[in-house]
Amino acid sequence: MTQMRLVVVGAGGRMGRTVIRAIAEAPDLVLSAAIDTAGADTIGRDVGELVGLPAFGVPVSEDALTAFAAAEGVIDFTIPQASIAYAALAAQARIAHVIGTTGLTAEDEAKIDAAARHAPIVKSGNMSLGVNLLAALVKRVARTLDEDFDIEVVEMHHRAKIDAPSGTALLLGRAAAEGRGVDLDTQGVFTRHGHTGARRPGDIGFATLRGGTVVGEHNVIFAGPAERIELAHKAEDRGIFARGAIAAARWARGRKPGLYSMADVLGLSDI
Ligand SMILES: NC(=O)C1=CN([C@@H]2O[C@H](COP(=O)(O)OP(=O)(O)OC[C@H]3O[C@@H](n4cnc5c(N)ncnc54)[C@H](OP(=O)(O)O)[C@@H]3O)[C@@H](O)[C@H]2O)C=CC1
Ligand SMILES: O=C(O)C1=N[C@H](C(=O)O)C[C@H](O)C1
Repeated sequence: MTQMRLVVVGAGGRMGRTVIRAIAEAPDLVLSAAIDTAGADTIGRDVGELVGLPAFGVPVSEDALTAFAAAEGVIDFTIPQASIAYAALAAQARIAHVIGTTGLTAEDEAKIDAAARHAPIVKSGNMSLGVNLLAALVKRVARTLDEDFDIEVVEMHHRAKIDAPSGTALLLGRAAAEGRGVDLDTQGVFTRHGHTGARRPGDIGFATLRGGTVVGEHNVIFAGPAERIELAHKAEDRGIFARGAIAAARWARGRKPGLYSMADVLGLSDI
């Protein structure tokens, strides 16, 4: 098979740079274009220079339309507004779109669903193998334990993160809700402050910590009568997300249109 031609959008971001480095190491992939925000100071710079590697001969561009027309897939860790626009463009070009961006609203999700009618989209709040395995385990444990075990999801990320709770915390909360057979929209508790009253049975609570350079830490606690089960994941390097996104792009190459998850990519859907 020929090398897969990939576009990275959000090229100058923490994840964009990590994905570009990972593509450079993969012999079956080629970075056909790197896109950043219009007017950003990265525009026109060689991608290699941007990520601390020898020159690629690919300048960072703001022309996504031309880039998508000449590619088979796009990897996107940006902001919700950008991901929606790129989903429409990728659908138009009929190329695979891997979306790692978090903080999407229900309205944003609906636009991505619409784009997935025309091209394959893999979207996940966390692209790592470890977190997706953890989600399967959380679902399994939640299915086994009843409401005597209170579920709390605790996450910590670096100080620059702009959305809360994290996409991963929501993914894990949804897995717990699914396992228990409840609706996260009605059972999720996202803030506690002041005189809250006692915990409502069946609630799924979320707590958010931000600080320093933490790549991403998640802990799902099942707190029962006189015992506690904790399932945790600690990300030590953003390379785990980049490798997952690349695996998703390879998996989605030539696949029929639809909205897919990392559980589909990793074969974890039936656990
Ligand atoms: N699913 C997963 O596994 C993971 C998801 N994430 C998520 O990915 C997203 C990005 O994270 P991170 O890399 O840390 O954030 P950064 O802020 O470092 O990177 C985001 C990049 O997107 C760029 N951008 C914004 N708008 C556009 C646009 N219209 N076109 C092209 N580029 C654009 C920004 O440029 P500028 O600053 O110039 O506007 C910035 O360079 C977040 O939502 C985060 O939660 C992160 C890690 C793993
Ligand atoms: O913003 C980040 O950094 C991360 N975002 C994702 C999330 O919101 O869960 C994934 C990872 O934890 C890092």
